[in-house]
Amino acid sequence: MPVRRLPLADCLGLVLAEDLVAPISLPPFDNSAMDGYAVRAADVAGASAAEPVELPVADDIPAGRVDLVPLRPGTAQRIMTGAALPAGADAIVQVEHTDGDTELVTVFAPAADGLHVRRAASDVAAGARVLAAGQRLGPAQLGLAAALGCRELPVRRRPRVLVLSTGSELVEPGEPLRPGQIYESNGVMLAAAVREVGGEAELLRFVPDDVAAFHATIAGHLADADVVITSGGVSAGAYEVVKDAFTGRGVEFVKIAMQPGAPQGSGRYEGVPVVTLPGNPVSAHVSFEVFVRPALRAAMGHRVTDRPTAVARITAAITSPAGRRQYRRGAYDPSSGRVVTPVGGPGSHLLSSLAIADCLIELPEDVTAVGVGDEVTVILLEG
Ligand SMILES: Nc1nc2c(c(=O)[nH]1)N[C@H]1C(S)=C(S)[C@@H](COP(=O)(O)OP(=O)(O)OC[C@H]3O[C@@H](n4cnc5c(N)ncnc54)[C@H](O)[C@@H]3O)O[C@H]1N2
Ligand code: MOO
Repeated sequence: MPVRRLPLADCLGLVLAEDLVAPISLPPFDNSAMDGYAVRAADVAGASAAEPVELPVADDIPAGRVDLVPLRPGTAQRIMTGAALPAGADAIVQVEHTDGDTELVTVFAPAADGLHVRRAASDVAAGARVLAAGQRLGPAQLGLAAALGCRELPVRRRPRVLVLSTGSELVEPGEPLRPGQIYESNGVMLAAAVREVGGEAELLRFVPDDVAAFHATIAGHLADADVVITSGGVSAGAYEVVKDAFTGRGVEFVKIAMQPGAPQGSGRYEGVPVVTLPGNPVSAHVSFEVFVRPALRAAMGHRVTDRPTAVARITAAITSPAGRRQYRRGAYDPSSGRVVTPVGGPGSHLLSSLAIADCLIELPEDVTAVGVGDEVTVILLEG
């Protein structure tokens, strides 16, 4: 993705495109870490509860005060946390170790040189590289950028993804359903998956199995799109609208040795990358996880493109078709010795199982069965 300078508020989850070099130091000035009194350590060296030291309070320094007066020997200045240290002061007596007076303060404890003083540049020195290009921007990184006075950061911008569902059986949720019809669900699911990765999804109104309607629907949106994702209409039926619309126009249709998610297509249509996912809801979701999510993350500049995985012991025996890599839905429990429980069966219409699963159990092509207690690889879908 191209690099853009975006306001910090729009950068969450994006990847920094250039090193961030600190324009100022943090803290920018010596300041107090405690509410109390700025003093010279030498003036309170002998202070104790039995033999307190009294110092006139020469000034008051709330945080933010900029017109500081140097500290005269033998005096104190009342100071608040985050306020700049006056010249001549080298220690802070916290207010709990005094009587808190604002005219003549009684100090009951010594304060060694440097006590409760936060030195300028003790966090960041001006000119230092604080974040490297490739860093993902989360709350802490955005906070640091703001602390350094940055309003914007150079980031790889969000990919714009067109999402289009196909099928004459589809009905908008909320409308009445007639026999033979189902509610359209892949669109909202895939658009949400795109947004979860950090992309911008434009969910187009789904189209029936009609090639002309398909072309008409995407025509006006292609110019702005970085990638098009369709679902449905790619297998072996008589009305495969996506296949019919894209065949011979830069998109290749294949069968992949995986389950779910066998029928797939990809390529470029009018120069725009296209991925055509199968229509079964679980197939569409798993295919997005396996093929689209890593590609979007790579485009956004993420160094790690795959989900985290774990090895877990399975709590029930399951089978897998020979020669196909199977992705079963599972519930992973890391607390009691890393176990995974299959959720629902292998059917690619079993959306409710997918909705309560938190991982995919990946069974390689050469595995046809696993038994209770066997180790399997799980792909963690959350976090
Ligand atoms: N003769 C064959 N038939 C099928 C094969 C095959 O190899 N030979 N493959 C099967 C597999 S595997 C899959 S997966 C599906 C993929 O089919 P399509 O991508 O063409 O998808 P559709 O036929 O349009 O729909 C499949 C299924 O999913 C439902 N669906 C579709 N879109 C949505 C949506 N947006 N929201 C909710 N549900 C949707 C649709 O009603 C169908 O039930 O093909 C198998 N057949
Ligand atoms: O391989 Mo299809 O994608 O199960 O249901």
